[in-house]
Amino acid sequence: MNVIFAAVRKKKERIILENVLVEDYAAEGKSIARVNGKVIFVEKAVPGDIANVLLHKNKKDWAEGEALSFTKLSPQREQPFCSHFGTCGGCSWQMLPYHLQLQYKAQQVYDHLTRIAKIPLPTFEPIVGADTTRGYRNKIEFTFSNKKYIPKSDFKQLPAEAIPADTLAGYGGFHAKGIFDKVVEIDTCYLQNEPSNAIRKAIVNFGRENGIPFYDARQHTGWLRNVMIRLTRTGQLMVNIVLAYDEPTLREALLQTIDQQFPEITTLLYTINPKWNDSIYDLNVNTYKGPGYILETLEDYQFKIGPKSFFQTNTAQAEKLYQYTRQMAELTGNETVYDLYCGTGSIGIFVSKQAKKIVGVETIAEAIADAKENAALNNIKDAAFYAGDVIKICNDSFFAKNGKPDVIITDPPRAGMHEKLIEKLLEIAAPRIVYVSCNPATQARDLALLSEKYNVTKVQPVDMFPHTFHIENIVQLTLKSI
Ligand SMILES: C[S@@+](CC[C@H](N)C(=O)[O-])C[C@H]1O[C@@H](n2cnc3c(N)ncnc32)[C@H](O)[C@@H]1O
Repeated sequence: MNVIFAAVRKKKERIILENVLVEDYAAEGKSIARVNGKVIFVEKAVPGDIANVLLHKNKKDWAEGEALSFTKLSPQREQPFCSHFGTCGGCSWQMLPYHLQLQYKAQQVYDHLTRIAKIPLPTFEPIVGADTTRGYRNKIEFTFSNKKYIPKSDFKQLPAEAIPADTLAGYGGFHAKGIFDKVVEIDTCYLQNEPSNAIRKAIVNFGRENGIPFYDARQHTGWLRNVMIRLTRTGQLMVNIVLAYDEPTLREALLQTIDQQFPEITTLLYTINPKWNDSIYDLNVNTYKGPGYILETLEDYQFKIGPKSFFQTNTAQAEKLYQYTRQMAELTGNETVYDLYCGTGSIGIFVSKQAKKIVGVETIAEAIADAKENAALNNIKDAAFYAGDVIKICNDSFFAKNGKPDVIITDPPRAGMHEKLIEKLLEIAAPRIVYVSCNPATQARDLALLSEKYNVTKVQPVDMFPHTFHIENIVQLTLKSI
């Protein structure tokens, strides 16, 4: 195709590159284009689009921006199935068919591992996709607000009287991207199965019918704040309604209404959050009905999940992720397995039947309490979980006390492993390391350091989040023979 290379137009300091051909996918949801030899990373575009790109950053050798409009849409695109696509900001890859999402995710893993790690690599296993690409989340959080987000383009088309007056009006949905005090009002969100949308709408209706003030995040006024809904594959349903202050009569009426309308709720909770921020981790969660937790299953393991517990949000894919992780650990039943950055201990628990002993380390004390409880729930005798920073905990006496590791499973946050931990792992020299990562760029950096003593022997990307650009990758490292 003959590309019309960009006339650079300056408009009130805004640089817009016109008719830019988007050539390929880069990483982190950004595609790549070249204009007069300069690399441009473009958001909200896919390979094959010809877009007008507003630049946010303009460096000497590269620039970054977003597609404002399109001269031609890529033949790779398909019609997003959600009516909120583009405004909500949640499922930013819905314009790509799922097989192409998977292809670009696998490509991202390959690019990062080859370009950053620069070490010998085996043939990568084909990416493991999801069987279900809608309704896959077991946890969702909706926000209530007295202000509705209306995209600027819609604003222009609306007569003034159609723009809602905000006093006492209430909406339920998701925060608009980058806007903390307005919500995108959602009709149907496809991320979690019903009755998720129905519960949110019932709370909004209760608020509207009773003239209840919805929360105003700018003024810190209003009553209805958030709702968290957790739905397990076994059908257990937990709902936690978050209110800004306590109004016992009104609260009772709301909880009774929701309980009556949704008898399938197994645990109904409420939390009073008088703080400016939305975090409930330092707040008391009150039980209106049910045991206060739900049980989720992975294979025949059970996990008790409370309102504050961390649990992988895509249960079906978490099961596959853990199965591949266990497969790469190559356990025979005689191994001491360390589960570093263990969260609530779910990987360690999942591999426990094939191991002799499990040792988990995690910085969040509450997660370690959950890990211990879940180990007991699954009758795992030889498991030890420690709360603290991996760098501080994983010293010589710790390994001496808990036993020399045969396999180390590590699942760090996006920043990857701390260099000091990598040094320690090199010193300990376990025969096998299985490295689970949600960020192949930092994983590649860490693999380069580990290559001093390890060969990368397997690479397995897994998709945990359909319709987003996020990707999980599992790498098996085998100690080099001297
Ligand atoms: C990607 S999550 C791992 C989740 C867990 N493996 C699972 O599958 O549920 C990373 C975990 O590392 C923990 N973490 C972050 N920094 C840490 C550190 N310095 N020491 C120990 N744990 C840390 C986080 O709290 C988080 O639970």
